[in-house]
Amino acid sequence: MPGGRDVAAVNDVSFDLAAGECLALVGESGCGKSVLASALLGLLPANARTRGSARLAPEGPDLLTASQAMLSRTVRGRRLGLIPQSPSAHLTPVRTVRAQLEETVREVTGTPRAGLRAATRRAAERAAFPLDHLDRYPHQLSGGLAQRAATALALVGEAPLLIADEPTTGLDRDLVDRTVDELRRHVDDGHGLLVITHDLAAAERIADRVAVMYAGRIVELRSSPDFFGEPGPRHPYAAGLLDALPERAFVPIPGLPPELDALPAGCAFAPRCPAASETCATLPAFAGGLACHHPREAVADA
Ligand SMILES: Nc1ncnc2c1ncn2[C@@H]1O[C@H](COP(=O)(O)OP(=O)(O)OP(=O)(O)O)[C@@H](O)[C@H]1O
Ligand code: NI
Repeated sequence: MPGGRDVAAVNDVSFDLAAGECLALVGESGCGKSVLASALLGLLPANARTRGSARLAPEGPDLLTASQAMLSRTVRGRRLGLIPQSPSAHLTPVRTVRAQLEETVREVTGTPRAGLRAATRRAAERAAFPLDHLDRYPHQLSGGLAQRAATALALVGEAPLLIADEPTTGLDRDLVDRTVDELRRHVDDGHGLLVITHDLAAAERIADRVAVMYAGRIVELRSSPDFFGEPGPRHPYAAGLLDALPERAFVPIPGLPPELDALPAGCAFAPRCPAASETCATLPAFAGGLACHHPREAVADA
């Protein structure tokens, strides 16, 4: 942090993700979602520290301790793809979208020169990138178009695991649905997908499981049908996120998330939580998909 303060942006996070499965990571701005993604990709700033481990396969190398050389040579873009939160910063500025897509298509699929133009068009279409913009440079693209270019590139990469950090920001609802459905097809083809999003409707549409993050911790991890349907979320924060949706109760969670360098002792959500008690001054352990001293009862038990 500027001024030399230490921030624990992500804590005690643990999850697995199978091939052909999509996990959505949701939570308010600043809760640590992108920091988690950057840690997995080895893209944290040089002064950041990590503990723990992350593996793409049980016997695979630990991504958190692997060298940058190894990550850039064998992991990033090959075994672990990224649709970055700010795509314009990740596209190569001096090359057109077509040139970047063609190169990736050629490298990944080995398409011969004669077929490259058509394969590149198909790759663009998958991400709803307009063909008449293929010869533009990244700086000539709107945020939404840069997003779609980055998505096209990531889908071509065919990495077994894809991390998509807010892949639908800046897109209107139709394009959100189209992008989400294309990502879901990618999952159904056998790829793993960690999708980071503010958009709970998109999460419901795409994810098999949902992880809710609050102040750097996963507070609930549940199957999508259980989470969005019955019995619903059990953590009061997760329930609050759903209740805040316009198509649901449309009642915002009162208050604001804490600053990560000034977290309360114990449960970080307690100051905003309707169910909080003295118990919440101690940190609830994450067990059974939940970190809460006062989980909401399942509807059937109520
Ligand atoms: N390079 C950095 N140095 C110091 N602190 C950082 C750095 N990057 C992120 N942070 C802090 O880490 C916390 C988590 O940030 P992160 O970008 O992961 O949030 P997020 O959940 O992805 O939010 P958003 O939904 O807005 O993208 C924030 O409080 C942020 O200030
Ligand atoms: Ni983010």
